Amino acid sequence: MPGGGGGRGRGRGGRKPAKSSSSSSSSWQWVPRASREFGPERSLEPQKEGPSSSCPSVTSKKSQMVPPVPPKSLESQVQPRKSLDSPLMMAKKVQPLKSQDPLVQTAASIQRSKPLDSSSASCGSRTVASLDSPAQPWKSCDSLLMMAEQVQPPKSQDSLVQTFASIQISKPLDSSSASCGSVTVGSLDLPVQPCKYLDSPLMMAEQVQPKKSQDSLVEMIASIQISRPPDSSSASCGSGTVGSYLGAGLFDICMSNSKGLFKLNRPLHEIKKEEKRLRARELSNSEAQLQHLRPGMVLLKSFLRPEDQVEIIKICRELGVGTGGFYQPGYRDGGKLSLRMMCLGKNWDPDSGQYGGIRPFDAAQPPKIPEELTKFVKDAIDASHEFLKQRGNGSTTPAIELPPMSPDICIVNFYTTGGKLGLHKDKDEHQSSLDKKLPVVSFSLGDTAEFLYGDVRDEDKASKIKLESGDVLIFGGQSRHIFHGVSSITPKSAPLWVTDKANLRPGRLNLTFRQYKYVPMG
Ligand SMILES: O=C(O)CCC(=O)C(=O)O
Ligand SMILES: [Fe+2]
Repeated sequence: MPGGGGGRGRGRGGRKPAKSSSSSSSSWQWVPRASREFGPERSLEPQKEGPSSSCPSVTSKKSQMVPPVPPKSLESQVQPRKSLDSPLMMAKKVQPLKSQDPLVQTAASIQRSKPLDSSSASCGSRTVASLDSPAQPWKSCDSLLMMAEQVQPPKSQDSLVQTFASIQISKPLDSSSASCGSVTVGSLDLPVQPCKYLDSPLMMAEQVQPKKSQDSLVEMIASIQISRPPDSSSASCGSGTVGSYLGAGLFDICMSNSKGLFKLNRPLHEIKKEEKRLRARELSNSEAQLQHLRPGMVLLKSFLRPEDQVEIIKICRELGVGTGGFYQPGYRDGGKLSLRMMCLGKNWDPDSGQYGGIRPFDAAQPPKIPEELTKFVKDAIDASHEFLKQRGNGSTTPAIELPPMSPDICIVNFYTTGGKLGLHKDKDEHQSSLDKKLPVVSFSLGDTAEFLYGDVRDEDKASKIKLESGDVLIFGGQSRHIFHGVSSITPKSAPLWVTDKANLRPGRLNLTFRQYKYVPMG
């Protein structure tokens, strides 16, 4: 965005593209390890779920080199690649075991025999109409809201808000969780809720008014009042309307424990439709390619494996709800920013267009880039170099076309389905980094984006590409200073492993890694 490591290490081998002898095509086939792991021979047994977390952790295994792909037509080589669970399995998982009718009851009938406990996730038993379901762990009050929404689809938004307001949490805040105080949504005064368990007021607003347009949502966000000021030591719950910041409440990019009821409530024809769509997506994802878009610009299609994507989302989710996590920036260059943002390594301030050690509006220090993420970036750069080497037949030096880069800063954007980002240049990194044209490495996860790029700030003249979940885009060297932006997000285009495994909210997660300052080697 700028007009502009530390952490938890885990072994993960490098990923190299398969060889191709052709040098004439602009696209090039590489075979991800996933093609083996999720190949057609894999059984359709359901995957074992991780712990009850809604963003399950995934055990990363060593990547493997794969044998060279015979150089037929570069475009025609399709490598089978399967999602974590086949659409069929997923569809099976979401099939209701019992008639849905008894579930379509008022949220008022949801009984909670045990108060929320800050450490455990048990909600005790709950009675849903005549069904007595066993105790289910649910971590957040959001689940209650979700249930209210899900079991009462025809209800008006107003009555949903009322339903939510009537849900009482019996246990008061404990000292370790941050309080949001009372929250006023419209004319309703909602009871004090522990931030830890509640989604931010922003998310509450989204959830109780899902049909609102993005613009009116932003207006609504601005109108949400939070009575308690932010506490600098805990995750911020305050309104944070300083400068152009619209909100700094906690923002959870994942849906909390939404599985069960949310899916049970879907009609069969919708499930079948989704299954069809996902089959098509699986097929298209089987085509993993590297594309040379222009000098210094490489697109690595489906570079991030499904389990990589789940892991990245989980990492971003955790960082995003912590100190220095997601917030809603207001404006940039006078244009409204329709996204949530979080910075890693250094804070990039949309108001001043500068990087700094802390975020001006709440003094939060950005978390460092976790090592797992750095590793993915390095793998992507290595794969690009290998690709350029193969493609250039020795005539070009990959490291000159695309200078190597060691990321120490990252901007994480979450776009809701109405999100966009105007054409801009990333030009706020240190001058030495810009002079060396160290690349920007961009990860796309979730819903597909239409990405624009070009030499001038003109949408009509810009080239357009689709960035899908798992794609990595790199622009450095001669392309480092291109104008680029996101014109639209395609709703419901995210693959199943993102929506059902990682529980990412509808929308798109994007990470752009950079190296702030050039450091000469040796
Ligand atoms: O979301 C994207 O693909 C682009 C993001 C971007 O350009 C930025 O954060 O600077
Ligand atoms: Fe950018």
